[in-house]
Amino acid sequence: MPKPPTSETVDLLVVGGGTAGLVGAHTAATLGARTMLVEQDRTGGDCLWTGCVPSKAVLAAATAAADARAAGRLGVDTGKVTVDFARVRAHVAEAIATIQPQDSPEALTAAGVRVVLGRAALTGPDTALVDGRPVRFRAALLATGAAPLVPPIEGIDTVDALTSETLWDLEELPRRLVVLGGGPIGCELGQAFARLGSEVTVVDGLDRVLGPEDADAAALVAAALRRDGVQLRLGAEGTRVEPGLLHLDGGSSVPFDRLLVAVGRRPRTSDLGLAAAGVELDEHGAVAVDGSLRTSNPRVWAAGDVTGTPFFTHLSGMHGSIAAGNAVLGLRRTVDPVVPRVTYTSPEVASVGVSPAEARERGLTVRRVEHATVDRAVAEGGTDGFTSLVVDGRRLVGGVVVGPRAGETLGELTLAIRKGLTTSDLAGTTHAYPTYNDALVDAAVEDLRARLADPLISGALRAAVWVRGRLRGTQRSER
Ligand SMILES: Cc1cc2nc3c(=O)[nH]c(=O)nc-3n(C[C@H](O)[C@H](O)[C@H](O)COP(=O)(O)OP(=O)(O)OC[C@H]3O[C@@H](n4cnc5c(N)ncnc54)[C@H](O)[C@@H]3O)c2cc1C
Ligand SMILES: NC(=O)c1ccc[n+]([C@@H]2O[C@H](COP(=O)([O-])OP(=O)(O)OC[C@H]3O[C@@H](n4cnc5c(N)ncnc54)[C@H](O)[C@@H]3O)[C@@H](O)[C@H]2O)c1
Repeated sequence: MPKPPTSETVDLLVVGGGTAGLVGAHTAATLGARTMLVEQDRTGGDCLWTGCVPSKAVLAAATAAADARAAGRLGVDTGKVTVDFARVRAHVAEAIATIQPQDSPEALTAAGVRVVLGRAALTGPDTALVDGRPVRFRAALLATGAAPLVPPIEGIDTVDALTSETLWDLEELPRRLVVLGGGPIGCELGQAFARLGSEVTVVDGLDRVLGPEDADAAALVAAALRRDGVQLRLGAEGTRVEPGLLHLDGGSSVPFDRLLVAVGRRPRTSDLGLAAAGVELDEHGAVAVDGSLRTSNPRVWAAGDVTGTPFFTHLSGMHGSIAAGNAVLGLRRTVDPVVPRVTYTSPEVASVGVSPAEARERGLTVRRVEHATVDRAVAEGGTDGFTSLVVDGRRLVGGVVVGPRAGETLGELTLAIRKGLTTSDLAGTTHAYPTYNDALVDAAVEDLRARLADPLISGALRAAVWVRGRLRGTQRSER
C-alpha cells in the first residue's frame, strides 16, 4: 500500500496570492518565518489582472481621447479623434506585463517564500491540503479576496453578461454597453467606455451614482458622465434580462449589445475548509476578524477583501502586512482607521476620514473651497471640483477633494489627519504654487481667519497691536 505523504510544517501558510497574500508572505519571509504561499490561478490577484491596473490603463486611453476632443478649448485643434481598441488593449496588456514581475512567483521565491501553484483548503485547526498534499501550519493567513457579485435577475445567465473579471477579454468595443451598477466600477468603466466610443447607459437602483460618497461630489461625477454622453438611469433596478434588453422596474427597458454587471463583490470563502478549521463568517458572509485581523481560530488570520473590508488594494496590502506580522511575531497590532479612497473618474473623487455629511451631524466645521478660485485649476480649465476640510476644533479629521488628480492631493491630507495635524500646520506649510493642493491651504486659511474673527481672539489681537504700537511710539520719542 502506498504510504500517505508526510505533512510538511510551515510557520505561515498564506492562502491567496493577491495584494493581501503577497504583502503578507513578503512580510513573514522578511521576519524569518518559513512561509508558503498558495495561489490557485495567477499571483497578482484582482488588482493586477482584472482590477486596478487594467482599469486605470483603460482610463488613461479614455482620458487621452477626451482631452484630444476637448483640446479646441485651449486653442489646439486635433481633427477627428479615432480610437483603435486593439491598441488600447495592447496598452492595457503592456501595463500589466510591466508590473507583473513584482508580483511573480520568481519575486516571491527570491524573497524566501515557497510558492505553490494550486488550491489550498484548511482541513483542521492547524492543517491544510495544499495542491493535494497535507501541510501543517503554526499560523495561516487567509487572503482569498472577493469575486464579482452577479445578482439573481431573471434571464441574466442567458446573455453572457460581462463582469470586471471577463470585461478584459473583449476584442471589440461594444456599440451599446449597459452597466448595471453606478458604484466605482460602473462610473469608472462607464465613463471610460463612453470616451472610447461606446454608447453607455449606467443603471443604478439608488437615485445617485457613487452611493456612499459625498453628495456634491457624486453630483459633479454624474454631470461629467452625462457630458461624456453616458445615459444615467437612476432609481431604477434591473429586474429581467433577455438577449439585448435589460428590463427595469417601472416598466421601461434599455437595449444593449453587451451588459456589464458591477453591483458589488462577494468574499471568496467557499471550499476553504473554514468549518473544519473553526473559522467563522460574519453576517455578510465575510471571514470574521477582530481588530488584529485574527479569526475565531487563534492560529488563523485573514486579510484583504475576504474580510469584507472596504475593497481597496492599499487596505489589502496594509492588512497583509499587519496580519502576517501579528501571526508570526504574536503581536496584536491593529489597522489604522484612517483609510483614503479615490474613484478615478474624471473628475476624481478622493475622500478620507469624517465626511462633510457626518461632520454636520456631529457639529464639526466644514471648510470648502471651490476650484473655480484655485489658480492651477483656472489655468488648466479644470475648475469642476472643490476641496472640503472637516475640522474638529483645530484638528483635521476628514476631507473630500474633487477634481483632476484629486487622488494625489489626498496623500497630504491623509498624513495630516493620521498625525493629528491642525489647520495652522497646513496653512503654515509652504506649498509650491500653483498646484491643486493650494485648495487645501486656502481651506485651512479660511478656517484660521474664521477663528481669528472670534470676538475674544480678535479683541486680544487688537489689544496686542495697540500695545505694540504704543511701545514703538514711546521708543521713538525717547530717541
Ligand atoms: C475593476 C476594478 C477596479 C479596481 N480599482 C481599484 C483601485 O483603483 N484602487 C484600489 O485600491 N482598489 C481597486 N479595486 C479593488 C482591488 O482590486 C481589491 O481590493 C484588491 O485587489 C483585493 O486584494 P486581495 O489580496 O484581498 O484579493 P485578490 O486580489 O482577489 O486575491 C485573492 C487571490 O486568492 C486566490 N485564491 C482564492 N481562493 C484560493 C484558494 N482556495 N487557494 C489558492 N488561492 C486562492 C485567488 O485566485 C486570488 O488570486 C478594483 C477592483 C476592480 C474589480
Ligand atoms: N477606485 C477604486 O478604489 C475602486 C474602483 C473600482 C472598484 N473598487 C472596489 O470594488 C468594489 C466593487 O465595486 P462595485 O462598483 O461593483 O460595487 P459597489 O457596491 O460599490 O456599487 C454597486 C452599485 O450597484 C447598485 N446596484 C446593486 N444592485 C443593483 C441592481 N439590481 N440594479 C441596479 N443597481 C444595482 C448599488 O446601488 C450600488 O450603487 C467597491 O466596493 C470598491 O471598493 C474600488
